[in-house]
Amino acid sequence: MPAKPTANPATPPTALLPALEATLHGKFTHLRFAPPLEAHYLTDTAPARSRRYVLLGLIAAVLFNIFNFTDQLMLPDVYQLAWMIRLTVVTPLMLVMLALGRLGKLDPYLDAMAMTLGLLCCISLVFIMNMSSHANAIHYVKGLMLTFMYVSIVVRMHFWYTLASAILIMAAAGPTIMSLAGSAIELKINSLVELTATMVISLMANYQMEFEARREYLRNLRETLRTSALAAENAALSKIATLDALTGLASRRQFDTQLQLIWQQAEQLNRPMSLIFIDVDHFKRFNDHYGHPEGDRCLMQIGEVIRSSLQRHTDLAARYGGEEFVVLLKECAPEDALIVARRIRQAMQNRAIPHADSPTAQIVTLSLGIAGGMPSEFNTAATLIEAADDALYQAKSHGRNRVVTFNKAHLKQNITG
Ligand SMILES: Nc1nc2c(ncn2[C@@H]2O[C@H](COP(=O)(O)OP(=O)(O)OP(=O)(O)O)[C@@H](O)[C@H]2O)c(=O)[nH]1
Repeated sequence: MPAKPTANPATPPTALLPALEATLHGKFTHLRFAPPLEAHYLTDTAPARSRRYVLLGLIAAVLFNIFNFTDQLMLPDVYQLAWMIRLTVVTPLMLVMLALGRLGKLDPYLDAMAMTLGLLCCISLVFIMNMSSHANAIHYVKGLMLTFMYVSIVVRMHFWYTLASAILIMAAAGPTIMSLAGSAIELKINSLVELTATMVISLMANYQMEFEARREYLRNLRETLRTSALAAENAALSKIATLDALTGLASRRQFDTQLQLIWQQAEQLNRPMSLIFIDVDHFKRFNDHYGHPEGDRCLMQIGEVIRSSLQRHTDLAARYGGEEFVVLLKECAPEDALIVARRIRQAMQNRAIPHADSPTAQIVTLSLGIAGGMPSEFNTAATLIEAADDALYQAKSHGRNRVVTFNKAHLKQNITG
């Protein structure tokens, strides 16, 4: 089963995708990707390879020792030596390496570990053949074939390690086979050809399997990276939809959504809520006097002033449109909203942004209208908005730079400076 690729946070998807596409469309016949992709591949596949190598190593140790039962029958001259090599040298070494592999100590060297285990088995068989002068010794070449098939097709060691193993086994086994005392020359040559053919066939299978596994990995990784890039794009888009680009406050759309939610909660729990509508005084004159870009900078500062005047994390400040802002206060009675509104107006005074053309003051000032209470007092959220807007209108018409709270009677407003 191909390894499950991850979108490694150390390598951002955007950085990896071009190399990945190029590799998929090009060739990787040498079974190696470009460095960052190769590192990703090795890291992603290491845990599964480690588990597989250790499990298959244990099975190999058992299979290797089954031949203890046939050593005595096949090689009566050296069977005790064979037992000693199998039981006191090869098997303990295999178990030690597999234990280290299981503990993760050999993770960077998994293929070197698998290659060493395979070579241990093969070299021990070559040694036993070498020590025997019995005619059956030549049959131990089958042990070499089986071992090589096991590491290349079952364990699926990386191709280059498999190829290196083949060369080393041939270098050790070739001279030994040819020097076996008890076998006819045609048998020796045939055994060498059989061993070579087995290795070539196994290497071909090993190469194809690794090629397919790598291609499958790249395809899966491409899907994973595309999905995470898409998720990042969606997150950025939803940020754009929920935030006002100029001030960084919530957008009008976000305000509308939150208003409905908070209204419903307040209705269900019979809890109060409040709205503060805020409008910049004589902002047209500000723009005309200082220019539109300076007007934008002024709106950004007003956004900061409003944001820094709010103390509860449930308070939501939004840009309602143009030079109009709104604050949505959950679980807040109008008396408490009045405290917040006064704090905003005062913070704006303290910021003292010059407004040379304002008939109200020589600095930028705000008019604020509050409406709040139990939802049952307003019937709908739209009525609550109308009430806050009405209070703001009153603040404007009573001279600006002030806070007005809408009164339920709709006629009696509480007007404060
Ligand atoms: N710089 C800038 N100006 C804006 C923006 N949005 C709205 N405005 C300006 O804000 C001004 C609002 O003007 P009015 O609605 O007449 O209100 P006002 O001049 O503030 O007068 P009062 O509200 O009655 O005190 C207009 O000139 C708009 O062009 C913006 O994003 N940037």
